[in-house]
Parts: sequence; structure tokens; C-alpha cells
Amino acid sequence: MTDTVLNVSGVSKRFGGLQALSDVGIQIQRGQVYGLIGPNGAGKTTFFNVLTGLYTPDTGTFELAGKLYKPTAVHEVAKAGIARTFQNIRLFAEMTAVENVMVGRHVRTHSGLLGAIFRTSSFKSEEAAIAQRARELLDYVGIGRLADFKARTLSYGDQRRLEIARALATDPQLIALDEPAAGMNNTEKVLLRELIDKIRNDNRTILLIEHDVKLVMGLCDRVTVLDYGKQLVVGTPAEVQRNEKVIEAYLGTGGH
Ligand SMILES: Nc1ncnc2c1ncn2[C@@H]1O[C@H](COP(=O)(O)OP(=O)(O)OP(=O)(O)O)[C@@H](O)[C@H]1O
Repeated sequence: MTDTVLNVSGVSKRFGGLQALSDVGIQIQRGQVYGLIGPNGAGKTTFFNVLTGLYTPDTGTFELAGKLYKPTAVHEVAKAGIARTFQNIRLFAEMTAVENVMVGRHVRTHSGLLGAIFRTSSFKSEEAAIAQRARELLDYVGIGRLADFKARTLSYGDQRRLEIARALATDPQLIALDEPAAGMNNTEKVLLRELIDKIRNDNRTILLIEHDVKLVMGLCDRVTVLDYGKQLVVGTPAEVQRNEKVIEAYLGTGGH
């Protein structure tokens, strides 16, 4: 039996005179790493931003783990079960690594604002459990030793890992990674690939936008290629790589 985590169809988005997305859909099964690629300006970021509630789509149906969701606000989408990272890392620079992960976890806590203000016992025990879970997640992504360092002091590669730990902290159905390898050197890319593999092996589901085609082809189970806001091809990396339309989109018109 297939277990569809993300089932999205008919997504369109217009910016003034520009049709950035036309009737784009995507279906991701549990445990897949799914790649979204395409030349510059193809609509990848727009699609990501629509899925995660940053942009309001003109049309589209959105279903996560069998439940319809409305991508009308970022926090609603996070609650529904999609966690994302950003192309330009967005961490709380002056907070420690562990505090950054704890912020992610608070999406799922119960004590609420009054509990925090009055520091009720249930708030305190919840907080201790969150801190412990945050440290475990830092270990999981390989930066446990940096838990008490301020985020801004971490290397670029480690900050990306921290973002992933924070995304995992929400216990998401889907983790959406926006160009996770951007700015990484080759060693960091190898380590990133190992981490994404490990996350998949734990039966988590990942959608990624990535410019590094080698990484996408080596890592993804399935790939969608966008071009001019339209779905050009969907398939396995091998199918996509030898597809004439894809070759033309990348090479023929030379990065429009
Ligand atoms: N907020 C916006 N307002 C107006 N136009 C936008 C906006 N965001 C994106 N666009 C336009 O929509 C089109 C798709 O852009 P998008 O950033 O989604 O492409 P992309 O595939 O992510 O490109 P890249 O690989 O360069 O990041 C582009 O023509 C872009 O200029």
C-alpha cells in the first residue's frame, strides 16, 4: 500500500503579468527524498513558498497525510506538519544551538503562554523534556557538541544542520529543504548527503530544491523538473537525466 504524504494539484500563481506557476502538482510518498529542479526562474522557490504558506496561490488543492490543508499562513502549515529550511539561513543568531531547536519544538507544546508566564509545574517539566529532545536532535544531526554555542558562531555547514534539527523538532510529516547544499564545500556536501540519507532511512519524507544536480541525482527517489512555471517532466533521476525536454531546458536555452 502506498502512503502518500503530500498530494498537491493544480497550483497556479501569478505575479502581475507573470504566470510564475501554471497547474503544477506533486505527489510524494512516505520515506521518499523528492527533488524539485529546473533552470533559474523556473518557479521552484515560488512553488515552495506556496506549499509552505508564504505565498497565497491563485488555485490549487493541498493535502498532507490524507488531510486537506490551506497554505494560508506559515504557522498553519507548520501545524499541519510541514517544516522547512530557507535558502538564506534563518536562525536566531544570538541564541544557542539548543535554544534554536527548542523554538522549533514549541509548535507542538501544550502549556501555552499562561504556563510560560506563571512557570507552572507542567510548563517546567514540558520545558525540560523539550530541552532534552533538542539535545538529542543536535546529536542526531551531528552537532551535539555545539549545543551551547551561539548559532552565529557555528560554521556554515553546521548552521544548515542546525536548521534541519530545528525542522525535525516539529515532528513534521514533510521536511522541505530549500537549497540545503548552497554555499557548501565538497566535504560538507558529502556529509549533508549522509544526513539526508539517514533521515530518509528513519522513514521521514523530504522535499528539496537544489541546484547541485549531482547531489539531486545521487540522492532523490523522484524528481520534478519545472520550466517556465510548468511541470516539464516527473520521474526517477535516471529518467529525468536522459529526457530530451530536460536536456533542452538546461542546455538549449542556457539558463533563462
Ligand atoms: N514575489 C515576487 N514578485 C514578483 N515576481 C516574482 C516573485 N517571486 C518570484 N517571481 C518571479 O517568478 C518567476 C519564478 O521565480 P522563482 O524564484 O520561483 O524561480 P526559481 O526556479 O526558484 O529560480 P532560482 O533557481 O533562480 O531560485 C521568476 O520570473 C521571478 O522573477
